[in-house]
Amino acid sequence: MPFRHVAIIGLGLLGGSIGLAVQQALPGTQTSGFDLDPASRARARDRGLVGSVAETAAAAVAGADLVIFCVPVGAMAAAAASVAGALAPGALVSDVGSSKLTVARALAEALPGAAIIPAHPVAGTENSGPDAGFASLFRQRWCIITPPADASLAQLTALSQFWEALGANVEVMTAEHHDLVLAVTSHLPHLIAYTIVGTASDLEAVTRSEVIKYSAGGFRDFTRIAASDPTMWRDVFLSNRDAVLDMLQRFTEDLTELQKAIRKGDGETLFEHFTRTRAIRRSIIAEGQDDARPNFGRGEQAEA
Ligand SMILES: NC(=O)c1ccc[n+]([C@@H]2O[C@H](COP(=O)([O-])OP(=O)(O)OC[C@H]3O[C@@H](n4cnc5c(N)ncnc54)[C@H](O)[C@@H]3O)[C@@H](O)[C@H]2O)c1
Ligand SMILES: O=C(O)C(=O)C[C@]1(C(=O)O)C=C[C@@H](O)C=C1
Repeated sequence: MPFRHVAIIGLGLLGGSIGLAVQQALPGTQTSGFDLDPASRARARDRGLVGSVAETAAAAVAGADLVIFCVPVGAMAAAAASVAGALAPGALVSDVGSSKLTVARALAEALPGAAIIPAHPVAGTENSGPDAGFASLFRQRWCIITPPADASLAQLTALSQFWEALGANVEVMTAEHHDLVLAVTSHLPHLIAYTIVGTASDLEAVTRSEVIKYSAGGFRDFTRIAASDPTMWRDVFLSNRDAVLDMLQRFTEDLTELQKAIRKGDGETLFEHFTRTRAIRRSIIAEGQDDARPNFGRGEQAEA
């Protein structure tokens, strides 16, 4: 294993899952961690999310050769600043933030001279905090690594091997490309879910109890996504603003096309569109990309 000691800053869903996964998959690797919230530190100790929970970020990173920031993207700058001057010589700094361009800039500004290779495991649930983490979160999921142009190949390889050891499949791309792709595959779907659940509950003619009662089908899936952490998602939309607004514009245009087809009674357009999207879903399943875990996001955490 390329790293002897992994330090995790932020011990919520992502940080806790990394800590548990490292202890399970890489038992020879030392783990330490810190969370700004004292209650989360206490809970992280109770659950054994990392080998040792420190009382300061600087103490957590002392001697670590890999430091991973697992805090909301809007808190990356402050978290990185809290370890400035405390990093071991040659330590590699990474993160798990859902957007990459602004995070890469924040880390580089707070830690000048440090080796930084940002990453994003595309794996999560609607739950957050130290109780949400579980060791199998990254299994058979993508981890996108976005190295800066001058990143060391040896460190990129080491970080890829680390994520593969936790069960992830690694893909390397630029931060710009990452932010564009994730804007449409992750950020926009969350925005749509937040919108539709709000719209349904605001509808005066439909009572809140009816929304709950009849949400067994498609709407229920939206409510799961719309239960995602408000701090995390506020930060994602503010940090990936340009790509999200671009995708939202395209989405709005496509929605207007379907709206027009419905108004004009144009069944052919609707049928063709739905046939195309059904084929996309089926090809995802055929390629084995769908989440095979039956209870994913609905209680599998208990397994950790
Ligand atoms: N939740 C997901 O599905 C998911 C998936 C992939 C990546 N991510 C990214 O991972 C990161 C963490 O998300 P999460 O879901 O684990 O959130 P979380 O809320 O479960 O955990 C974040 C933790 O960071 C702590 N924190 C905040 N500021 C801090 C600071 N300055 N120093 C130390 N600790 C601090 C909080 O107290 C909290 O415990 C975010 O950047 C998010 O975009 C989330
Ligand atoms: O399954 C979920 O609950 C998720 O939303 C996970 C999800 C996603 O959109 O795929 C959410 C944010 C991340 O940055 C990565 C993964």
